[in-house]
Amino acid sequence: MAIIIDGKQIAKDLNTQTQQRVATLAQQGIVPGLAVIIVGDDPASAIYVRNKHRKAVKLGIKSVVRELPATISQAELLEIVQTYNHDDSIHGILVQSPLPVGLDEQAIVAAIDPAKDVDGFHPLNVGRLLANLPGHYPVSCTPRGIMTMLGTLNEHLRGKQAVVVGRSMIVGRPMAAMLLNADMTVTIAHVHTKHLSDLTRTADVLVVATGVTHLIKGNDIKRGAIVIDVGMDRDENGKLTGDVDFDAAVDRAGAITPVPGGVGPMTIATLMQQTVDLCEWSEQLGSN
Ligand SMILES: NC(=O)C1=CN([C@@H]2O[C@H](COP(=O)(O)OP(=O)(O)OC[C@H]3O[C@@H](n4cnc5c(N)ncnc54)[C@H](OP(=O)(O)O)[C@@H]3O)[C@@H](O)[C@H]2O)C=CC1
Ligand SMILES: Nc1nc(=O)c2c([nH]1)NC[C@@H]1CN(c3ccc(C(=O)N[C@@H](CCC(=O)O)C(=O)O)cc3)C=[N+]21
Repeated sequence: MAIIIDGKQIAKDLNTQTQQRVATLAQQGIVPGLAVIIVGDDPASAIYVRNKHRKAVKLGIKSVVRELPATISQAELLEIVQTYNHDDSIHGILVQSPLPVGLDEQAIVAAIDPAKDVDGFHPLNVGRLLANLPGHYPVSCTPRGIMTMLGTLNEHLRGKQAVVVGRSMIVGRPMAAMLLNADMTVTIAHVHTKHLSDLTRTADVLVVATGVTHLIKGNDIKRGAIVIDVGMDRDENGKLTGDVDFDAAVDRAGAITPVPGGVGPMTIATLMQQTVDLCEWSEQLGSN
C-alpha cells in the first residue's frame, strides 16, 4: 500500500504559516491584497472563486472578487486589470480561467503587472521559470503546490525520471519546468504521445493533468513511484475523481495523492502563500 499524500493536511500547515506571515505584516500596518476577476457564470469557476475568497478572508488577506458579465469587451476588461495594477492595496491579480469565448486570455494575462501576477501566467514569469532564473517571481500555483507536497516526502528527486502527462500553461508545462529545475530527467506526454503506458511505467515521479477520468490504470505505474493526480473529473455517478484509477494505483505506487484532498487544496494554499510573497517582495521585506 502506498503512502497517501495528505494534501489537505499539508495545505493546512502551509495556511498556518501564511497566516503567521500575514499577522507579522499586520504589525507593520500592511495587509496583503488579492483581486480575483471572474467573467461569465461558469458554475465550477464560481465555486473555486468562492473557496479562494473564503480562504483569503480566513487568513487575513484582503480579498476583492470582481464578477463581470460574459458580455464585457476586451477593452473594458483590460481597463479593470489596469485599475488593479495601479491599486497599491492589491498585491496579486488573478483572472479566473477559462474566459468566455471572444476574450483574448493571453492579451489579458499579458496586461497584468508581472509583479502582481499571482497565477504566474505572465510571459515574463513563465520565461523566468523556464530559464530557472534566480530571484523572486511568481509561478503557477498548482505545480508549485505539487513541489511543496513532494518536498514533504524527503525523497531525492535529482537524476530520477519524471513523466508529466498534459502540457497546459497552468499545469503541465510549468510542472515540467519545475521538475527539470529540480534536476530530474523530464518527459512531457500529450494526446499525440505513442505508447503512453510504456512511458508512464518509466516514471519515478508521475504527474497526470489531462482531465481524462482514470486515464492512468494500475499497471501504467512503476512499482514504488510517486503519483500526483491533478485531475478534477467526474465519474459515471457524477462523483469527483481524478485522472488516475486510485484504487488500482494505490497497490503499485510508493506514494499517491487522492482526489479530492490532494492537489486541489494545495493549489488554493499556494495561491495564498504567493499573494503574501508578492506583498513582501513589493515591500522588499525579504521572502521565504
Ligand atoms: N487541482 C487543481 O488545482 C487543478 C486541477 N486541474 C484539473 O487538471 C486537469 C487538467 O487541467 P488542464 O491542464 O487545465 O487541462 P487542459 O485541458 O488545458 O490540458 C490537458 C492536457 O492533457 C493532454 N491530454 C488530454 N487527453 C490526453 C490523453 N488521452 N493522453 C495524453 N494526454 C492527454 C492534452 O494534450 P494536448 O495538449 O495534446 O491536447 C493537454 O495537454 C483537469 O481535470 C482540471 O480540472 C487543473 C488546474 C488546477
Ligand atoms: N486563473 C486560474 N487559476 C487557477 O488556479 C485555476 C483557474 N484559473 N481555473 C480553474 C483551475 C482549477 N483550480 C482548482 C482549485 C482548487 C481545487 C480544489 O480545492 N479541489 C478540492 C475539491 C473541491 C470540490 O469538492 O469540488 C480537492 O481537490 O480536494 C480544484 C481546482 C484552480 N484553477
